[in-house]
Amino acid sequence: MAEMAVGKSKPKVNVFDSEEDLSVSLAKYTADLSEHFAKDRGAFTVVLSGGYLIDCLRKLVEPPYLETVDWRKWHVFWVDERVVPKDHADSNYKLAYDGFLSKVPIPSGQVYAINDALSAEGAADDYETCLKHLVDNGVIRLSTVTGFPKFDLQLLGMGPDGHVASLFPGHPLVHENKKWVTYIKDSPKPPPERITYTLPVINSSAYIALVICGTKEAPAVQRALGDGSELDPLPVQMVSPEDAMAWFLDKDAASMI
Ligand SMILES: O=C1O[C@H](COP(=O)(O)O)[C@@H](O)[C@H](O)[C@H]1O
Repeated sequence: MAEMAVGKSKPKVNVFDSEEDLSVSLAKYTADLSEHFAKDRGAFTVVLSGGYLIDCLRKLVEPPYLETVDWRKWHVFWVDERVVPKDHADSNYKLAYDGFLSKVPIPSGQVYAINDALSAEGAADDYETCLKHLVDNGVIRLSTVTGFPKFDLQLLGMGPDGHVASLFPGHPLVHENKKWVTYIKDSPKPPPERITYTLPVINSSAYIALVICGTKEAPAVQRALGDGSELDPLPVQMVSPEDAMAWFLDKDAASMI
């Protein structure tokens, strides 16, 4: 069983020789948290990102976890989504469905995809309204510290520029501190229109796993795990959940630390 943190603790940095080893460890970490929250509160709220993360969840859809995880307790959300149809190659929902959700028995009503019939602004408002309903009915907790929703686990990736979710370095969205979900129409990484959780929502979560593979990401990882003295931190440097943060790095991503 993973150690369950009480209060904010120092981030744990895990470095693996191979992506295969990383995937094995990430599966155990996620399954342990699933067991903890399913017993503790009868629900496990999990936030996915897009990108490479989904591939790193491959061991979670295999035995023993396929049988031992209580998938009926899972509620699945996206930290960001591209404003494209759900069957589009750029859709984070499609990526997660094809690589993860289609392989595990999570009830379909507990998978909260964006409404792909709406504009970016409409989809962000609609997603925030959906989260508010789930707070009202007790599926999602509210942080007593920040008043923002407190997800049990957010599984995040990071781009080579240090972006997390769709919060990009130097973009004003990084400083949004009122909304839960917002939108961007000029994303520097295509596609340009996306919705994203704001930093306060990311940081109000109980646990965050930052999952990063590859040499292109190594400079941003080095900066993020440095002394944090920069005046203009990267979005990844601003990530700090309420209870515990764990880094899952392959040896290429960790090559400069
Ligand atoms: O555009 C996005 O990029 C980040 C990082 O993706 P990766 O392929 O470099 O792992 C991802 O976390 C985010 O969800 C996605 O929309």
